[in-house]
Amino acid sequence: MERPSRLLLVSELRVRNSAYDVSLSRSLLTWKRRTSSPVYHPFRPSVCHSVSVSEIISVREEEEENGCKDDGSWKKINEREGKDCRQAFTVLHVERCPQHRWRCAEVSFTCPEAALCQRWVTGIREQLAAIASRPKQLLVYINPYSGKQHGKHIYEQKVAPLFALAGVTTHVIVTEHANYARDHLRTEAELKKFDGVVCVGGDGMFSEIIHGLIWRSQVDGGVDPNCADESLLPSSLRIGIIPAGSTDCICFATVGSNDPVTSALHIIVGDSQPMDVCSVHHNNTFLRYSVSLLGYGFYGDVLTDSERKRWMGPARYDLSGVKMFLTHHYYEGTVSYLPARGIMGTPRDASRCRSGCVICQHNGRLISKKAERYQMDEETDREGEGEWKTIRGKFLAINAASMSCACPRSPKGLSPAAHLADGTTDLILVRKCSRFDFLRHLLRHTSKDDQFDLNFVEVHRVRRFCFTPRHCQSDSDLDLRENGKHQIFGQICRNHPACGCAPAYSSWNCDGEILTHTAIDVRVHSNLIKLFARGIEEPTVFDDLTNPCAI
Ligand SMILES: CCCCCCCCCCCCC/C=C/[C@@H](O)[C@H](CO)NC(=O)CCCCCCCCCCCCCCC
Ligand SMILES: Nc1ncnc2c1ncn2[C@@H]1O[C@H](COP(=O)(O)OP(=O)(O)OP(=O)(O)O)[C@@H](O)[C@H]1O
Ligand SMILES: [Ca+2]
Repeated sequence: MERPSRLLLVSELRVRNSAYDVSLSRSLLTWKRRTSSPVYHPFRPSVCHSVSVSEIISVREEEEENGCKDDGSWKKINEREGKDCRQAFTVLHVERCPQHRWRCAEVSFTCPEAALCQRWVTGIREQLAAIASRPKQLLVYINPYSGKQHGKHIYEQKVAPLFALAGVTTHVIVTEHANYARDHLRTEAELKKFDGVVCVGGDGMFSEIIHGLIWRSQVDGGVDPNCADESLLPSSLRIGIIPAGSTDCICFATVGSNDPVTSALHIIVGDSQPMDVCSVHHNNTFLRYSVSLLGYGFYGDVLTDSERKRWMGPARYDLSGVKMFLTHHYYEGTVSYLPARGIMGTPRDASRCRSGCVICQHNGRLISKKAERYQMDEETDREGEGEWKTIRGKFLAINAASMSCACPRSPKGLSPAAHLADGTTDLILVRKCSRFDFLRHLLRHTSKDDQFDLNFVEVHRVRRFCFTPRHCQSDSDLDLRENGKHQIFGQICRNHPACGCAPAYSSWNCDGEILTHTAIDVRVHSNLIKLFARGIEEPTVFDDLTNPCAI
C-alpha cells in the first residue's frame, strides 16, 4: 500500500455548507466531514472522500455568490482596492462509473478568505503541472466516415471541451481520404511539437496512425522495415483512441469500454499502456503491421464480403458473418510457428490481462533481455529460440490474436487470456468441421464456455509464425491468384466435388484491412507502441482499504 505522503496544505473548508477537513499531499486530495460530537452516531457516519492528484482534471476558481458575482458594486470596490474576492474553488476529477466508464465529476470548496482560496488553487495547479506524463499538445486526426459517421460530432461535443478544461492544446486534422493520416504522419507532421497523437475513428484509423508513426521511427533510426529479421525501433509518441468506428476492439480491449469521454479522460491524465505489434512480411517485403486480429479463412472472408456493404455501417459485419458462416469454406495450407518459450501465461489461463499486468511486465523484461543477447551473439540465441513446429491441414479459420480482441460483439474476445504487451500472439487454428460444430465454437465467444475446448480447435502462444496456402509452395502466390484461375478451379473440382464453387484461397484480415498476399511471415515486436490507456481496471471491491480515510 502506498505510504501517505507529506501534507502540502491542510485547512478547514466548506463543501455544500458542511465543514470539512481538507488536505493536499503530492498524491491525494482528501476531504473529511467534521463531526461536532465525538460520540459515535450511526445515522451520521463520518464522510471521507479522496481523489488521487493524478486523476484531477483541473481546478477552477469560483466567485462568491453574494460577494462578487451577484453584486457588481462589491466587485468594483474589491477590484479598486486590489483585493481578490474569489473565495471558492472547484476541483474537476475522474469519477469511475459502471462498465469501466469514467466521467468528469466536480466538487466545490468554499474558503473563509480569498487568500486561502488562492493558496489552494495554486497548490493544486502546481501539483498538476509537476505530472510530466500529461500531454500538453496533441495532434488529432478525425475520420469523418468511421462507423456511423459521427466522428466529428463526437469530437466537438464530447472531447474538445474536456481538452480545453484540462488546458490541452490541439491541432485537429479531418482526413480527406483513406491513408491521409498515415501519409501525413510519415512525411509532413512536425512530430517534435506534440506529446501524442489522437485518432477519432475505428480500428482502421488506429491502424493508419501506427503505420505512420512506426514507419517514421524506422526511417529516422535507419531501420529497414522490409527486413523481417530487423528489430523495430519503438515510437516515442503515445496514441489516444476516441472510439467512433464499427468494432473499436483496440479501444475496448485497452480501456474496457467504447466511450469517447472515458478515452478523453485517459488521455488527459496521461495514462500509458505499452502494446505488442506484429509485422507481416511476404518474401522479405513488408506488408502491414497488426495489433489485434490477423485472420485467414472465416474472418478474412467476412471482411472481404463486408467491404462491399460499407454503406450499411457496423451491421455489415453481422450480415457478412452470417453469410460466410452459411458458405462454410475451408482452406488448405501449412502453418509453421515458433512457440513462445520461458514466458509466463498460456492461452488457456483463467486470468486476464488487466491494468498493471504482471505477466506483461515479466515477459516484456524477459524478451528485451533475450533481444540484448541476440544482438551480442546472433547464432547462440537462434538456437535458444526453440524449434519451429509445422501443422498442415484444412482450416475454417486461422487467427492470430495479439490481444484479446474483446469488443461489444464478444466482450471476452477471440483469445480471452491474450496479453496486450507480453511479446506474443495467440495462434488459433480452427480445423475443418461441421457447420454445427463451428457454430458451437462461435457461440462460445459470447458465453462463459471455453471456445478452445473443442477437438477441432487448437491454440498456441507464439513469437513468430508463417503461413503458406496449398499450391503456393513457390513465392508467387499473388501471380497465381491473378493468373492461375485454371489451377485454382482444378483444385476446387478435386476437393469439393459436391459444391464445385469454393475458392482455393481466402484473404488475410489484418486489423480490418485485406492483405494483398496469402503467404505471410509474422513476427511479434514486444512493446513497440504506447497508448493513452492503462489496460482494463479490476473493479475495486475493497475500495475502503485503499482509502486513507479508512485507516
Ligand atoms: C452466433 C453468434 C456468434 C457471434 C460470434 C462473434 C465473434 C466475434 C468476434 C469478433 C472479433 C473481432 C476481432 C476484431 C477485429 C478487428 O481487427 C477488425 C477491425 O475492426 N474487425 C473486423 O474484422 C470485424 C470482424 C467482425 C466479425 C463478425 C463476425 C460475426 C459472426 C456472426 C456469425 C453468425 C452465425 C449465425 C448462424 C445462424
Ligand atoms: N476521409 C476519409 N475518407 C474515406 N476513408 C477514410 C477517410 N479517412 C480514413 N479513411 C479510411 O476509412 C477506413 C475505416 O475507418 P475506421 O476504422 O475509422 O472505421 P470503421 O471501419 O467504421 O471501424 P472499425 O475499423 O472499428 O471496424 C479506414 O481504412 C481508413 O483508412
Ligand atoms: Ca500479446
